[in-house]
Amino acid sequence: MAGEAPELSAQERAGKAFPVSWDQFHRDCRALTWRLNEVGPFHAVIAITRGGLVPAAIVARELGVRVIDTVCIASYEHNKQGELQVLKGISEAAMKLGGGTGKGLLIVDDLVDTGKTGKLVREMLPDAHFATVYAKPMGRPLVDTFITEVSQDTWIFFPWDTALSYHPPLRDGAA
Ligand SMILES: O=P(O)(O)OC[C@H]1O[C@H](OP(=O)(O)OP(=O)(O)O)[C@H](O)[C@@H]1O
Ligand SMILES: O=c1[nH]c(=O)c2nc[nH]c2[nH]1
Ligand SMILES: [Mg+2]
Repeated sequence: MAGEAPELSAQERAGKAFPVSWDQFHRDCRALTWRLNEVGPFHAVIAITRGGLVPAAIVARELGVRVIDTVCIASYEHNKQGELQVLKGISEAAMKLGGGTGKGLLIVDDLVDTGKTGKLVREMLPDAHFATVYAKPMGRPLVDTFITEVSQDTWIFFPWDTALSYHPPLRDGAA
């Protein structure tokens, strides 16, 4: 509508970009596993989909954990956060392994931003260990183990969301 400022997406509000390659992501997941190896053993890994699926696979492989479950939560549509929707809860079998409270379970996600997603899963499994690869300051207090902190005004670009493309030279105004 004329005169109305367009609503900025979380990515536009973020301003800074932090692109992550597959190689970098794999290294960061391995570094995360080094830390988690000191905390475990874990009965099962719970991946927060979809972003948690890739780090969960790498972490579970490194830790030798073969039981993997998912909790399926959607909140961002591309880069705008809406209401959290739990599309699939934690399975009965995984709940049982964690004694009903998540003890001995490892929750994995790619990142915490505002912390809304992490908070919801923590409520489901209060005694589980929560690990993410990246953390922004608002969500950081919710996470037990992470590898890299980026500022709240940074948008992380994951390799599964991006593709190689032309980038103009700095002197032509590229960031
Ligand atoms: O700390 P928050 O502000 O809640 O944001 C973090 C969550 O947002 C992203 O998931 P998204 O909802 O985009 O779904 P996806 O994992 O399927 O991409 C990301 O993978 C985290 O799960
Ligand atoms: O790809 C993403 N990058 C981010 O920085 C982010 N924050 C919430 N959800 C996100 N998704
Ligand atoms: Mg996610």
